[in-house]
Amino acid sequence: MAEIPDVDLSCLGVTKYGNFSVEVVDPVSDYLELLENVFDFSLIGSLLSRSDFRFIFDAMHAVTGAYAKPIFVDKLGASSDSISNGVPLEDFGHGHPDPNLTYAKDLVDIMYKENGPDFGAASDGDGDRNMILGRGFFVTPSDSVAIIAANAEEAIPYFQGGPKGLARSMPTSGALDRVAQKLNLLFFEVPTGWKFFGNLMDDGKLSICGEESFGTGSDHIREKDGIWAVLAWLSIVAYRNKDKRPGETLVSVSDIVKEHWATYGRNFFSRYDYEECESEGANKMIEYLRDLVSKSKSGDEYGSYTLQFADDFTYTDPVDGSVASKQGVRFVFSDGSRIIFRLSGTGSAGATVRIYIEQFEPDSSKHDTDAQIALKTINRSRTVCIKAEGLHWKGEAYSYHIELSV
Ligand SMILES: O=P(O)(O)OC[C@H]1O[C@H](O)[C@H](O)[C@@H](O)[C@@H]1O
Repeated sequence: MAEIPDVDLSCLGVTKYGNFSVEVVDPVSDYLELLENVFDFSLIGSLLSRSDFRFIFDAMHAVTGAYAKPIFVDKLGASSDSISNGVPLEDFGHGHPDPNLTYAKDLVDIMYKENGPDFGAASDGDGDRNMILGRGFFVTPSDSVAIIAANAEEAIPYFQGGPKGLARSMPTSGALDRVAQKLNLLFFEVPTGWKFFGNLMDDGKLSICGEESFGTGSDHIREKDGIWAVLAWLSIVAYRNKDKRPGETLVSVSDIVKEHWATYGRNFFSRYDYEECESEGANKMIEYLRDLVSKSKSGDEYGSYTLQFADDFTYTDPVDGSVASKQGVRFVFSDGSRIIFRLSGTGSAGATVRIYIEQFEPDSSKHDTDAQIALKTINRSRTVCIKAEGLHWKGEAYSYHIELSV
């Protein structure tokens, strides 16, 4: 261990201590340079400098605070008051820097006001995840990656000639699958965990990917990247409005999402989390489901749903042939609807059980339905009710909670 004085982190450059040297770098400038090669900054700038477009980015007092002002304000011309919680703080300003409807509630409240901004976004503690909002409108992460992919070629110079391939984690909704199908692109469904995307990117098979857990990214850095996702969305909105003169009504985030649903259909999606469960009960539940899978066959009736197949997801990496098994129990129905059960790999106490419910709806007259209402029927199906026996949370039977939701 070298004995050296404290390094002044505000001074860029190399300082030598005997034969030991410390270099303080500016991470923003390298990153900005990379982004300028990915996006059309003058297109995004033309949107952010419009007086009829209001933008807000909530850095949640986390790491993207250091990037937000140089990128959105200094480079792209957003107004300086468009960055909220932009100073990174050790305790995140007593908040929990998780960009979702629960923890980014201040932003959500602003965006759902009658005269709220046109575009809102937030990023997490280490800047790799993101949430995108329009006025009074939440874009689900599963829809977000699908819409970025569908618009990438025309709105983002990096994807000129089209993305190489698309991928999502297994529980993420099938919205992206439909884009890959329509655009005739390579498509991969991988287990939850970003590392599975990396192999595909290194092998030139994948450009754009995302997860329902608010991670979206591309092979520009082969990681999930919150600021990249916000710029991707701004590019799409800017592209759609590039010919709009002052005074003309702009194409909004919700217009873009609804048009996407009209073209591809809507995948209603919801995730239910059961945290701090006793591991034994959670494991018993998964065992029970595996047993149910082994007895299931195509054509089985689940309420009004017909089973296409049930399995415990196994992934064989097409690059190195490695196999990841037991990645989540899936019940996939003939209309594309799915019920998925898996144990989280990130819970800190006991087991976290996640249940993902998805219902595909091609009929655009039904696309404005509230997701919880649209998912009611599939929630009621036999699969969900069985399941929770033996699952306890802090001593209380979880089956009770699940039965309530059916
Ligand atoms: O659903 P979990 O196992 O808790 O994982 C949620 C997320 O955790 C991490 O952020 C991983 O990088 C993601 O790939 C994953 O989606």
